[in-house]
Amino acid sequence: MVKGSFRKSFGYALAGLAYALRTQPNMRFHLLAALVVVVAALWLRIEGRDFLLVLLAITLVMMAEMFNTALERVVDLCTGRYHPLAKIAKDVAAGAVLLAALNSLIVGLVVFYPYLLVFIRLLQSLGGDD
Ligand SMILES: Nc1ncnc2c1ncn2[C@@H]1O[C@H](COP(=O)(O)OP(=O)(O)OP(=O)(O)O)[C@@H](O)[C@H]1O
Repeated sequence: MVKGSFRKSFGYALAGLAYALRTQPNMRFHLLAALVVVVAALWLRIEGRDFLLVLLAITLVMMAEMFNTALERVVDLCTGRYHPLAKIAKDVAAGAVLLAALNSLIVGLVVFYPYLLVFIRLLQSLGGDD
């Protein structure tokens, strides 16, 4: 009984994730970017704590995007018309996504900065060989 309801809840959660990925281009972009970053992090063998920070930043962005989508749907359910409160609710939710995205950008720059520096120096040394 408990097992069955857990399975159902898990199914609903997966359906929500699938809906967000199917209908939100931003969510697909976040997923693609996350895959690229995780592969780069594994390839560069970044430190465990840095890897956790990267995973946390990715999760925050995706969660914010999903809450934003959920809120948009609820607002649309409540009012099909223009309403200043609907605008505030949607704009605030969009602002949360922006904050999470900025955080992930900062985390990415801090964690990958040493590798970016090596890469830039490598490009410079290749460019200066003429
Ligand atoms: N009912 C409404 N009343 C007032 N302003 C709204 C309303 N619906 C949307 N807006 C304004 O339009 C912006 C975009 O809303 P919209 O729901 O189209 O979001 P979206 O990011 O394009 O999402 P999606 O494409 O997933 O529906 C909101 O941030 C808000 O400023």
